[in-house]
Amino acid sequence: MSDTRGLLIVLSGPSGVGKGTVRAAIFEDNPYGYVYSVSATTRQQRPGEIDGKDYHFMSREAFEALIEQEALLEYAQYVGNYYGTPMAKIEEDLAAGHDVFLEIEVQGALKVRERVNREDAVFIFLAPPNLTELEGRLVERGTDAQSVIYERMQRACEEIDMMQYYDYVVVNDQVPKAVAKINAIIQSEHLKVERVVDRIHAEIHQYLQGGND
Ligand SMILES: Nc1ncnc2c1ncn2[C@@H]1O[C@H](COP(=O)(O)OP(=O)(O)OP(=O)(O)O)[C@@H](O)[C@H]1O
Ligand SMILES: Nc1nc2c(ncn2[C@@H]2O[C@H](COP(=O)(O)O)[C@@H](O)[C@H]2O)c(=O)[nH]1
Repeated sequence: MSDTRGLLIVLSGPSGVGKGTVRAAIFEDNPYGYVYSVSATTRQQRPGEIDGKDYHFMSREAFEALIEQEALLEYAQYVGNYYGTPMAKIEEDLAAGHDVFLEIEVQGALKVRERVNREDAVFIFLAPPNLTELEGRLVERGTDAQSVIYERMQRACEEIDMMQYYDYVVVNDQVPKAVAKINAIIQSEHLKVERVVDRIHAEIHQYLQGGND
């Protein structure tokens, strides 16, 4: 009588908070067999990023075709570019019983919240210890111009205000601590009664019907 469906794990939070770093640490050992959903984006590829692994990099026209085909679970415009979550692969992975990680910004996370059943997903907001530290991380990362960092920080202030719509908040002060908390959240979500109750009812029904044959 265990839970066999995959869980959709939405890891979200402002740019530079460390979503990618924490997710990479979670996937290093990956004892629970999580799957990462590779997003589509029109953003320019950064040095070291691999097409198909970090993102599916594409033109605006190609992205807009995906929107037209309704092939995205959600998408958002973020600091001048499109970002979106391809749907087909996620459905396949969840049906196969894998927990699927989305690493997305807040607007997109809230769209997913509207589209999926409450018991099928968990929404985790990764928060910085404070805003000065967040800006420092964006600067240190060295991937964005000062003007882009400014825009990302403006957006971060709005995003942090949306934390209330999530199920959990994890402060990323230290990566190993954040990883442990996220793994604990996911394992607890799997133990929720809502995750197993329908299957148990079906099993009881089947058992009783079998007994009446
Ligand atoms: N707990 C932490 N303490 C100090 N630095 C950290 C911590 N977590 C991540 N960092 C650093 O902060 C920077 C931003 O991290 P990362 O790129 O993972 O953020 P992100 O949330 O995925 O950003 P984006 O949303 O823009 O992709 C990186 O240089 C990373 O090494
Ligand atoms: N709504 C979505 N947001 C996404 C997706 N993939 C990534 N992101 C988020 O966009 C910003 C900027 O990312 P960057 O790689 O340019 O730094 C960041 O918050 C990402 O988490 C997506 O599919 N949908």
